[in-house]
Amino acid sequence: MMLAVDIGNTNIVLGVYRQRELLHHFRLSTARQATADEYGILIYNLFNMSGLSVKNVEGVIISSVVPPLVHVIVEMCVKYIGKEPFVVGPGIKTGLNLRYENPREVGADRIVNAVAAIERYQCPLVVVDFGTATTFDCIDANANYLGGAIVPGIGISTEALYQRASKLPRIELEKPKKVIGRNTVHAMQAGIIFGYAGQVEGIVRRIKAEMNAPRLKVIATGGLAPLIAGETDCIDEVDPMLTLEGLRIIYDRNK
Ligand SMILES: Nc1ncnc2c1ncn2[C@@H]1O[C@H](COP(=O)(O)OP(=O)(O)O)[C@@H](O)[C@H]1O
Ligand SMILES: CC(C)(COP(=O)(O)O)[C@@H](O)C(=O)NCCC(=O)O
Ligand SMILES: [K+]
Repeated sequence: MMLAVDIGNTNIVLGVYRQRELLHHFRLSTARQATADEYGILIYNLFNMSGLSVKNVEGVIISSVVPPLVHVIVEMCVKYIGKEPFVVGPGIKTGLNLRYENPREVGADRIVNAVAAIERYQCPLVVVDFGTATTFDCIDANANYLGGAIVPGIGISTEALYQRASKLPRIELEKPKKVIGRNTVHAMQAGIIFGYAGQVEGIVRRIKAEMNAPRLKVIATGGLAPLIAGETDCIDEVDPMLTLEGLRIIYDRNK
């Protein structure tokens, strides 16, 4: 068995693979102050509850966009799983040709998503990851990683409204029936959901023009991908496990 760990700003997602098959996946909240022992308890319990044993884990791979948590999760792996993990970053083979000005600046999750998308879909393509931030990653016809765009995530955008405007409440991220909201909650839901879908369409349209690739494939992933994909026809596929798949592929390239 292999364990893949994606440390995002909101969630830590874990995937347990047997060869290419994803046996189980788990989602934890990203707690920046939690210790290796606390994550150890969670993982140990999740494994037990799923009929898995940490003793059967042959290797671990981690990607992180939260630097202070890397050593915590590495320490957890060594202490509770008995394995020194691979950490996606300098020294790890990804097979990706990065055309970013400074390749070390690209978020590890973006690299991992790109690796998985190249393997699973036809290039050129764009990956849109609806996480804490929403990222757009552009891959050309020769599988080069060109870069992309980073925009405030749907959750962050919604929080900003109620945190900064006294009369706006905290709302559920649900699609309203109409774009013309006749109460505060419906008006906010319409603005967020339909506005976000429009933003994605606008960015994808500009990317297609800039890459001169009108038939470019658009792959969406991340917690909130299904919500937006339902509101626009510019997304070709929703692939919820794309990041874990990318980690599995990179693990295989380095073991
Ligand atoms: N399966 C899910 N269903 C609904 N919402 C989800 C799901 N998974 C994650 N989310 C929500 O999506 C948002 C982004 O989460 P995620 O994609 O894990 O971000 P990150 O990679 O930045 O940690 C969060 O608000 C999270 O609560
Ligand atoms: C853009 C991100 C914050 C997205 O993180 P996430 O929403 O998955 O938690 C992350 O990929 C990151 O910190 N990137 C570094 C900057 C860059 O990619 O250029
Ligand atoms: K992510």
